[in-house]
Amino acid sequence: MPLIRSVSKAARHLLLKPPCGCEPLFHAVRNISDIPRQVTSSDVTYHSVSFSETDHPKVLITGGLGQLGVGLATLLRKKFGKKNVILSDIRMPPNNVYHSGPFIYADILDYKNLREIVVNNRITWLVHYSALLSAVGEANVTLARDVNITGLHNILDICAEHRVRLFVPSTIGAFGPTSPRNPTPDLCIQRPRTIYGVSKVHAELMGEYYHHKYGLDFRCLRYPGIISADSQPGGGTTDYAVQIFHDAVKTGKFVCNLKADTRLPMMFIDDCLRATLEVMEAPAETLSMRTYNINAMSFTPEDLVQEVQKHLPDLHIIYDVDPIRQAIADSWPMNFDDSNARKDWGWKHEYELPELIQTMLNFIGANSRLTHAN
Ligand SMILES: NC(=O)C1=CN([C@@H]2O[C@H](COP(=O)(O)OP(=O)(O)OC[C@H]3O[C@@H](n4cnc5c(N)ncnc54)[C@H](O)[C@@H]3O)[C@@H](O)[C@H]2O)C=CC1
Ligand SMILES: CC(=O)[C@H](N)C(=O)O
Repeated sequence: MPLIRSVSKAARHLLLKPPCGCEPLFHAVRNISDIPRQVTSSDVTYHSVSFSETDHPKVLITGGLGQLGVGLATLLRKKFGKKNVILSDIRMPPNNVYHSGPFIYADILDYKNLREIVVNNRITWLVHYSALLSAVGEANVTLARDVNITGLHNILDICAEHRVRLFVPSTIGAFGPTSPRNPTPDLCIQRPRTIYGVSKVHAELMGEYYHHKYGLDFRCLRYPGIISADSQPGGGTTDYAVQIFHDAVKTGKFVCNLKADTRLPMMFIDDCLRATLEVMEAPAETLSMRTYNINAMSFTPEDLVQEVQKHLPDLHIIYDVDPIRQAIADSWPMNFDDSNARKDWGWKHEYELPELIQTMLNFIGANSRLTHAN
């Protein structure tokens, strides 16, 4: 009898052991609904943190110097304190970002360095933003595969080992031409035709697998195209919807690389970042799924131009279609069904197209007047 008991204990140990060779996650499995996991008796042996130090999550953002990371750091720092949110990337931070809070070099392909950062800073939440987006991914498939897939594996193992709550964004690009496109529900056929989309479906599935197998607290939102005023997009198919505002204000002319009637789901950055914080804070029992669509609006370049021309009537548009981006856009959802996010954790967007346009033009206009004055 004792022999059988110890064999089955060993088998259970193996079953729950993550592939990184780290300690088994009995605690994580048992405590799956805890939010966020802070101090338990097992921590005390190697962490010895005091409760007052752990009132807030300690957040690491990877790929934080892209279009979304700095804005998210600003939002999280307001809520959790400056020193509790660390931005990281492999690029040189601009002065204002460097002086706005902790920044650290972190290459997600360097497993050991990443693990050291998580341990040394006692990270409890990780927002994994590093990625190559759809258009740049197609231009460099090998690098996209490394960063988006191998890098994700490093992140998953480290988060599972150290019981870190993990957010990985997915995208409308995780769907393909055989998915229902208008609207696209959370659960349907996903056969994307880009390395970006394939890597994001992989991320969704791996995250959910680690959740079920090891108790990893994995949370994922499929973002639409994100529109921001004070940060530049990193090489995606939806980038036109940001660039048009800059060109409209600066030159009065815009060359659009998608056809006039290409409909895609879109969202203003403030809504996107708020959704990210909200899903990270949502009690585990409210999440009936671990990967949710979120949406705000859906428009074509033609719709956007008409709305911008209400403010800048002289705006001149030329359509010069990029066949690679067009093929990608034609395979993506036109409209996103995000009813599960709205039902489960109360997702609600604030910006519709008119407010988005007003906000973008105000910001870019003010910035451009300032530059001229200087
Ligand atoms: N911006 C958008 O419209 C959308 C973004 N998303 C997702 O949100 C996340 C953030 O997006 P963005 O900020 O727009 O991306 P971005 O392309 O602007 O920034 C990505 C960052 O990853 C960094 N990076 C590249 N290789 C790295 C490595 N080896 N180690 C560490 N960092 C590395 C880059 O230096 C860059 O700063 C991405 O995962 C993206 O797929 C999803 C849907 C829409
Ligand atoms: C929608 C996205 O994921 C991104 N903006 C892209 O166009 O690649």
